[in-house]
Amino acid sequence: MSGSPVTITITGAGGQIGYALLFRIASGAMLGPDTSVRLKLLEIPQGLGAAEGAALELQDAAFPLLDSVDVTDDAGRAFDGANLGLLVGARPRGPGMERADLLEANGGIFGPQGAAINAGAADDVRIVVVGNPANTNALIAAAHAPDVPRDRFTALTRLDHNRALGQLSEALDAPVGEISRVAIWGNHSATQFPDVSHATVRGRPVPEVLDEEMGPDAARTWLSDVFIPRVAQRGAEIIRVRGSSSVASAASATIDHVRDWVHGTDGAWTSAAVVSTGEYGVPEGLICSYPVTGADGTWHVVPGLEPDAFAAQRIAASVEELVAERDAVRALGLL
Ligand SMILES: NC(=O)C1=CN([C@@H]2O[C@H](COP(=O)(O)OP(=O)(O)OC[C@H]3O[C@@H](n4cnc5c(N)ncnc54)[C@H](O)[C@@H]3O)[C@@H](O)[C@H]2O)C=CC1
Ligand SMILES: O=C([O-])CC(=O)C(=O)O
Repeated sequence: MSGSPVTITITGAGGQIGYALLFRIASGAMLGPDTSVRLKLLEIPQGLGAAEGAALELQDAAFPLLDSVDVTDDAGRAFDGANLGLLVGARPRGPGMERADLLEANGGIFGPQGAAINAGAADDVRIVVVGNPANTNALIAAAHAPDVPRDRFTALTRLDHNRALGQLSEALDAPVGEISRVAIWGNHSATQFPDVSHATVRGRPVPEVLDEEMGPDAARTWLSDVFIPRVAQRGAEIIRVRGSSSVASAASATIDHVRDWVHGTDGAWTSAAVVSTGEYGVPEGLICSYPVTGADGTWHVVPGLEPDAFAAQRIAASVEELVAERDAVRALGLL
């Protein structure tokens, strides 16, 4: 990607995550110190002032890698020539809104944005959807971009992955850098399955170390009653403690996702919601989180795992929710 500047479209750029993202992208934290960036900030009219203010501050920060910043409320203009699209802006659930209302409201955002990507983005465009419900919003955007290869549409579960690493690090008293092969399966929602069955710490299997430290029964209970719900419901915990949803950690995970997609993971596992081609029995076409590696600018689902009965049941439950969301947006005519 180095050479000419990379064009990055950020939707919802005037919002909280946008503000935490822009300065790290412009500093080179996402694409590296040799890649200059051209930022295109998409907002709705009410959000334009915040995005324009951020653009002024970006200028004031004098980042050597920042080629230009363009603020617009026109999706066609925002996605024109985009190499990367970070789709953060979404409609939050308001009082009295049912899930179907939320899906419909977001369909009205991600359908037209998918169409704008189809019409004007660069041939190598890669999209990550952050705005919730992220997996299904990505599905809607992809459905409106028939000329873009499906595997270019992803949704963010890296935050869940990083949260799982953080929890394990604390429990095992080991730095996150010494923990590998953690996986998030399914939906970016409370049904997700944070899976440590293949994880290692300092090269040793995490289940074995937990058994040793806690005893087998306590280790099993800790995984099912503490670790999994804590990771899966961490978003709600942050809202409860902070008074608003995760921002800096979400932006950081978005940076991690794009960096590893573009530059690869050198064989290391991470997690991303990618389009299923039927791996592990997930219906084809769903945007589902899997353990993945990044290589050659592509995500690769880790092959050959054999989920045990507990894992298989947890994965199936989250996939069932994804199927229900897909069916709901299909019934609304959004696919
Ligand atoms: N996948 C993940 O791990 C996470 C996802 N999220 C989700 O990220 C989204 C953004 O979160 P925040 O930045 O905190 O929210 P925010 O409300 O601070 O910002 C959202 C911004 O999007 C803009 N927006 C709304 N509709 C738009 C459209 N059609 N086009 C362009 N911009 C539009 C709004 O004007 C607002 O400025 C939310 O949906 C949140 O639930 C948050 C944390 C983690
Ligand atoms: O629930 C939210 O709005 C934020 C979110 O996705 C998370 O923190 O994982």
